[in-house]
Amino acid sequence: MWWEQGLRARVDAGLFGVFAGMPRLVVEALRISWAADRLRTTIVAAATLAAGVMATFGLLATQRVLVALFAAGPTPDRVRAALPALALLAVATAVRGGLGIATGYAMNGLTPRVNQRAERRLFETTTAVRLDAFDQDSFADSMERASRGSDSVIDLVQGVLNLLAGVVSLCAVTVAVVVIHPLLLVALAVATAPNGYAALRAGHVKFRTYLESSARRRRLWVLHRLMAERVSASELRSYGLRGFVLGLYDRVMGAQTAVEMALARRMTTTTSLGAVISGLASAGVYVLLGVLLLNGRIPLAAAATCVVAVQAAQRALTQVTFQTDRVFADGQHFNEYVAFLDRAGAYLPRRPEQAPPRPGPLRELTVRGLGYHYPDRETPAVEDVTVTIRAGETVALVGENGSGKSTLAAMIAGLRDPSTGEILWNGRPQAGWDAAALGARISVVLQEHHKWPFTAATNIAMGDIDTPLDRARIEAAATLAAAHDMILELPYGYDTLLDRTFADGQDLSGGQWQRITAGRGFLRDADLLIMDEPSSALDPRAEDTLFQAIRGRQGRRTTILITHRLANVVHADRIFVMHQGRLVEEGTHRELIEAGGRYQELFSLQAAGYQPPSAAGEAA
Ligand SMILES: Nc1ncnc2c1ncn2[C@@H]1O[C@H](COP(=O)(O)OP(=O)(O)OP(=O)(O)O)[C@@H](O)[C@H]1O
Repeated sequence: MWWEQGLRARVDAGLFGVFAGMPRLVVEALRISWAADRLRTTIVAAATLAAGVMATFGLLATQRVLVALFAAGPTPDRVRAALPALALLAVATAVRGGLGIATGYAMNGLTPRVNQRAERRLFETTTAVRLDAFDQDSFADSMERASRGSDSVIDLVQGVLNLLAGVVSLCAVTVAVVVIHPLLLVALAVATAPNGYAALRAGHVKFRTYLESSARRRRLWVLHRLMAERVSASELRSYGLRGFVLGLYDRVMGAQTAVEMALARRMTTTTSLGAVISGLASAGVYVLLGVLLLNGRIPLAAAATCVVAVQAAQRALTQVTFQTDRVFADGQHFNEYVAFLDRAGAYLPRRPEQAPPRPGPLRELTVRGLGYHYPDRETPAVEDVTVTIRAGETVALVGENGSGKSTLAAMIAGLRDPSTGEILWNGRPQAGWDAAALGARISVVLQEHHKWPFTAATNIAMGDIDTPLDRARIEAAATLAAAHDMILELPYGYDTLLDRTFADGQDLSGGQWQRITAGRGFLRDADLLIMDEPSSALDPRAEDTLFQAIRGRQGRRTTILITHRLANVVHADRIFVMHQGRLVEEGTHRELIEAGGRYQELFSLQAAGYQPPSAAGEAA
């Protein structure tokens, strides 16, 4: 899949291949941190690096203390000689402690800011990408990993700084060890390398497994929700799905557990092997130290310094490897975040170079040779549709399920870009107009409306969210959709929260939700109102009110109505019949009935359902 491009490459990338991409990621993470909070980023960076320098001072001071203490001469003299270095050691330790506190303090403030910035950027993108991005199955998997990656920004920043601090102290101990004997450094490196490599290798394997398990993790998440959320609770019980869903959970979770156990085994083997080799090599270092001491290559007086230096060097090397491993792991997660934003960028609406003009009131809407092809579908959902709709007309789109009505409406609403053909608003292609201004002239009521967990008033106000909330307008719109009285009966009227999962929240019936959604569509008295199945759940009285409101627009504003209740399209100025993505009939109700085609057939079928049984029999 398009979204998966690069995933395989990332799974297959070797350890060093992954490292090659790290500098770019580190710069990007630092940039986010810097933009989130300059002061705290500076404090964290300066304090972490300074702590590394202080650790170095501390080590050098310790060495000097030991050298002074192990020197020849009377004890009081040796202690006196060691005092300046001891003082330096005390200062370095105190300063290091202070820097640690400063880092912690700044980090506490920086972390939530960076997290918020990284996460907001993610949602700025997901709320802007075109709808077809969501048709890519791997979009959701990529998004899940990107979301995890957005939490890694701060860890990556901290890891990189700690790594740099570790490198600073490593340089100091390197000098200290080399001064004692260069061979010791080589031996130390040999002792640390296997452990470090094993840790990196294990981290790499872990991340590969993480990448490969994306779809399974998301499947589990879906099952978690199905088993624990309110929306699915009724059906789960009414169909007796408990055992079925738990069985699915066991299967998916079983597979995931098996993968994780195999991973744990591999990781334990790798790290244990590394630890054993490193342990043996460490023992070798001490043997080498002993040999050097016995051979007189290292003065006896400096023996303790030697042990301290070797241990410090080992600590520094371990810290550097640990931090490298951490940077490596966080970098890979952050890479998912960056990669997602990169790829999602291709789905962002194209910004024209020059600000396009704002459209005037609708005079004429022309659909020319319009087609739409969903990815992975063999046949197009809409094919070669050409119609012209004049301002003030009410037109109806009818046709059997899956005939392409909603897809056509989504293109006219600007929600989907046509695969072929174009849509002209007053003679100019839609893309040639200012998108926001054009959107403000169109109001859409979707077939699959979402139950927004806001108050009833906000649910309707969302139809014109950029305008300050005006209760009178909201009530007028609700009245048009037969929602006003029903809302007044709610415990808090328009201020009732429509989410049962919160205290004082309420839920509505399907038809009540549909009235609220239709009210949202009426709020703006838009030039073009597109209503996709607005009455499928309405009772006859509410349906009548709604269609009176739609008829009230006729001759004044343009309306595109999609419905299967053909009695409601009788008054439409024109009816377009769709079949398998194509426009197959067009005309008024009377013309289409007279033509005796598909519309007439569907209409008669439905009308027969309203006849009393005897009359229906006679008609047959
Ligand atoms: N997101 C999608 N991805 C792939 N195929 C889709 C998608 N949405 C719709 N389709 C397919 O496109 C075709 C047209 O669907 P559309 O929703 O436009 O039909 P419709 O006429 O509105 O149907 P209905 O009367 O059931 O609402 C159908 O075959 C449908 O399966």
